[in-house]
Amino acid sequence: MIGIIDYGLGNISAFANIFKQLNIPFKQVKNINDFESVTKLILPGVGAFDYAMQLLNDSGMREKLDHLILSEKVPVLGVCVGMQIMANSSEEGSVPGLGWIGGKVKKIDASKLNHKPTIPHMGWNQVRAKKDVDIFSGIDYEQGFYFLHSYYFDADNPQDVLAVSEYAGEFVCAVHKENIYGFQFHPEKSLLNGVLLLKNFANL
Ligand SMILES: NC(=O)CC[C@H](N)C(=O)O
Repeated sequence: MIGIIDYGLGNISAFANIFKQLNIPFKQVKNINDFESVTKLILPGVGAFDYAMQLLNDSGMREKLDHLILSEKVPVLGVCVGMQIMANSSEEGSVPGLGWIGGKVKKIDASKLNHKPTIPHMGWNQVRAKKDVDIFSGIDYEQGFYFLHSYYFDADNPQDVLAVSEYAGEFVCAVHKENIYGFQFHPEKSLLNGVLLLKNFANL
């Protein structure tokens, strides 16, 4: 069963509606007692890095999540700031991240853009896969996904880069390490491509 981590941030209902539409069993996980029968996790997020980390730490689920993901290798899919907090730190804040994938979240260099407003990077953009992975099977890369962010995940290890996109130069828009997936874009707001990506994740 898919567990959507509900720590007070993110488009929970958008994920729930997609899994309902796909007839994929899911539940909202609000505390450590809700993990029963969960076999995969979604870590959603919309907002600032430090606030996301504060909410997750205050939720009391941090230790359980670290164990499930790092020791039991439960597959997890992070979205936007839910992906960014998988890093070690962010230029957006000062609180340490989860450190599940080595890297630092950096601000998009707006000086490389000649249109206004320069950031946030908002709207649909294409993605280029750097690895051949099942989670991307059937994806229309030209169509791409919906983005809304001002920071990106600068992965330490190139092996952990799953996909890139172009905005003020090439940037990492997806990371992957073993059972851990993170996407800068919003699958829950990316129509067919997003539904397919979430279906692929459920079928891993
Ligand atoms: N939509 C979001 O969650 C944005 C994440 C982060 N604050 C950024 O600007 O990149």
